[in-house]
Amino acid sequence: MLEIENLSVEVGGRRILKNINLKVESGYTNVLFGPNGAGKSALLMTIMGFTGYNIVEGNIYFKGEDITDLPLNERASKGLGIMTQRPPNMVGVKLRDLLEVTAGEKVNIDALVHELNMDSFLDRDINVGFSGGEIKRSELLQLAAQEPSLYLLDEPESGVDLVNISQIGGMIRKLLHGEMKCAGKRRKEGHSGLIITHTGQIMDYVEADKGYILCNGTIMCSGNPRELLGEIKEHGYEECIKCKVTQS
Ligand SMILES: Nc1ncnc2c1ncn2[C@@H]1O[C@H](COP(=O)(O)OP(=O)(O)OP(=O)(O)O)[C@@H](O)[C@H]1O
Repeated sequence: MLEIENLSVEVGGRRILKNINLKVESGYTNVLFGPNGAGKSALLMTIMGFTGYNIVEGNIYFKGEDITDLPLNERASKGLGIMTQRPPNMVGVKLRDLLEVTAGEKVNIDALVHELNMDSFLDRDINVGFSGGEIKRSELLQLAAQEPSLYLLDEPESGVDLVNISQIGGMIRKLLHGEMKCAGKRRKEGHSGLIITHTGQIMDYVEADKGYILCNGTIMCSGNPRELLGEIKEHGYEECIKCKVTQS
């Protein structure tokens, strides 16, 4: 589904990602761990094709096609979708309007909104006055309307309280594992995901198949996500860096 080969990226003339190799198989969900400033968001933004993330080496393949040079809108139409960490407020743009444009004819918006319990937000300006948890739910709703085949989720549990995390985790599980009841043929098939998480809480809701640890813009190791999280909790990221140095 997604294959990243030897990717190096510069932002503002500074190299922030170095020789990244990463895969997400079709129907699988992988998680990305790493300390603050490691380059996790930059990696997701680069995969999605945001401007300012300059690929200086390497390639990104999606569904077997080289998308390294494609603009964001074309990547989105091919099935890539992102939940960013800090989406902007959109004053004057109602959530309903954006959903209708995003979904087109293929998705029954009202059924979707109802299933995700977002009815009361439809006629509000996007993100304006939304709480942290509401922003996450709104972002997920927008992604659900887009029906991507690969979900790029940047810290879906950050800023979310314990009650909302179960709601948001449940939404993500439904979307990734094809458990949505309403409309959308593609949504029923189950999808792939690449999720950034600091705490690993999302793994209580979504089955994660593989984990990667990113430090200083480099993938340090990959493996069973729960084992990696256990190692991080016990030894911290410093040990990952030492371990990588020892291996090379
Ligand atoms: N537009 C930009 N201009 C300059 N530097 C940037 C820009 N975007 C990101 N960076 C830098 O790239 C590095 C990686 O940032 P990134 O947001 O990807 O980290 P992260 O791993 O997602 O961190 P966190 O866990 O804190 O969200 C940081 O040092 C950041 O300041």
